[in-house]
Parts: sequence; structure tokens; C-alpha cells
Amino acid sequence: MAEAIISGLIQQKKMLPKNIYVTNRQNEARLLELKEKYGVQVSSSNEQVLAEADIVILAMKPAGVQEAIKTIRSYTSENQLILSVLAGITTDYISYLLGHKAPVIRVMPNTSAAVGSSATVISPGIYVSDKHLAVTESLFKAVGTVKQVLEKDVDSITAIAGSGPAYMYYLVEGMFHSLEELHLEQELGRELILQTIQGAIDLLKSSNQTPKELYLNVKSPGGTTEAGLNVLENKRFQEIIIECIKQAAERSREITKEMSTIPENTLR
Ligand SMILES: NC(=O)C1=CN([C@@H]2O[C@H](COP(=O)(O)OP(=O)(O)OC[C@H]3O[C@@H](n4cnc5c(N)ncnc54)[C@H](O)[C@@H]3O)[C@@H](O)[C@H]2O)C=CC1
Ligand SMILES: O=C(O)[C@@H]1CCC=N1
Repeated sequence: MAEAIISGLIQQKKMLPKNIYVTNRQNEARLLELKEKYGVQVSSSNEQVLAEADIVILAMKPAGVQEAIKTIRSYTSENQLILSVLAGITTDYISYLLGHKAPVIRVMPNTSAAVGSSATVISPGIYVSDKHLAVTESLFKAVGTVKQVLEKDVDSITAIAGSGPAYMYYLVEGMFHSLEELHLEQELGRELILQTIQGAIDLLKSSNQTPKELYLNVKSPGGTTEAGLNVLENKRFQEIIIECIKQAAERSREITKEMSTIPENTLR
């Protein structure tokens, strides 16, 4: 995810590579790869990078947050803006780990940030001002759309927008597999599939018709679409999609319970 943000910010000319510092304690090779590819500054020393940063973006796995913040907290201050893209980790928990009043904003982008097309939401923690929100919005607007939401909704939004691209790629993979079964030329088939999806999205965005009206427009009685849609209906495709999204949202809430719970006797 960090790479998608970096790539998007540079491509969209929101930030110069020399002003982006990337750290990665565990993986030196990955740092060199990012330096080579984007010209960003890299360091395996969090301390060095942290001291000079105005904005810190946390992008490790949720399970690593405790350890990560333990190593950086003494190099962070209330003058820095802390952004976290970690699924399931609350702003309160990050503030608790930091142990000071730095503003923390929970951000849920998706990997389409790499091409400037993320659907990002941001949600402020308790020490956040309008100015912090404006800076964060402007940063992530460079890599897609940004909406401010309540933190209670971020788990559900993570299931739709954070994980969402993966469901789309899964669907496309299935469509690509059909090319073999149909003995169609791969390159031509792939191009047609992607343009078909792009066209459907364009129409969804520009028309005021519902998805149902749009698919009914495609379907002719006794025709090909009907034959295909019958399979989706018989296999309860929409129920599967709803269940998929519900499970993802539930997992985000579980991550909060497993990895982001503040001990009860903590003073706030
Ligand atoms: N992959 C995605 O589409 C999205 C991911 N996220 C969130 O982004 C975070 C990262 O996810 P991915 O990029 O998929 O995982 P990843 O495993 O590809 O990247 C995490 C990176 O953090 C590094 N790291 C771990 N501890 C560190 C530390 N203490 N200091 C510096 N670097 C450290 C790891 O070496 C690794 O390179 C997760 O918390 C996830 O919930 C959020 C939105 C979308
Ligand atoms: O799979 C995950 O947990 C992360 C959060 C959203 C997308 N990827």
C-alpha cells in the first residue's frame, strides 16, 4: 500500500521524490527497490527519518503496529501529523501507543492510488484540527477521491473500498480464465474484457439508471445475457458478494479487538 501511495504522489506531481522518506526495518532489499524505482529517500533507521518528518504515514501490517510505534514514539512529537492506513487499528489506539497528543488521522485508501484512482476515506482522531484534515485531504486527493467519514464506519468502508479492488481483480481473473475455455485469443480477449468493464463503469457513473435497469437493458428475452445471468442468479452471486463484504468488515472489527484494544485502566 505504501508503494501505491508513493507512486501515486510522485506520478501526480504532488510531492517530489526527494521529500519522501521511506523506512522499512525488516527489508533492506525492498527499500533499495523503491529508491531505484521512484528516486525516494530511503533509510532503515526510523529514528533518522522520523526526526525530520512533517507527516508520518504508518503502513505496516496491523499486527506490527505496537512494535513499530514502540520504536518510533520517542522520535515523534505533537507537531507532526500521523496518518495510519492500517485496517482495524483505531486512532485512539495509535494515540495510546504514541503516548502524546500528536494528531492522528485514520486513512483507508486502496491500491488504485498507484494510478491516481483510489477511493480514500479519512477519519480524524481526537487531536486533529481542520487544518490537519485539509492537509490530509489534499495529499490523498492527489491519488484519487477523498471523503471524510466517522471512524465507526471505517471497518465497513474498508470492506468495500480498501479490499474492493481485490474482488474486482478476482472477477476479472475469472473472466480471463473463460478465454481459454472459449478458445479465444488471450490478448484480444483481455483488451475486450477491460474495455467492457471500463464502459460499464462509465455508464454507471454518467447515467441515472440503477444497476438493475442497466443490466435489464442488456438482457433480451431468450438471449445470451439471460442465459448468463441465470447462472449468476442460480449460484446466488449477489448473496455471495454481500457475504464477502460482510466478512471483510467483520474481520476489520476483529482486528480492532485483537490488536487495537486499550487497557481499561489507561488514563486518557
Ligand atoms: N494492500 C492494500 O490494498 C491495503 C492495505 N492497507 C493497510 O496497509 C498496511 C500494509 O499493507 P500491505 O502494504 O498490503 O502490507 P505489506 O506487508 O506489503 O507492507 C508492509 C511493509 O511494512 C514493513 N514494516 C513492517 N514493520 C515496519 C516497521 N516497524 N518500520 C518500517 N516498516 C515496517 C514491512 O517490511 C513491509 O514491507 C496494512 O496495515 C493494511 O491494513 C490499507 C488499505 C489497502
Ligand atoms: O487485506 C487487508 O487487510 C488490507 C486492508 C484493506 C485492503 N487490504
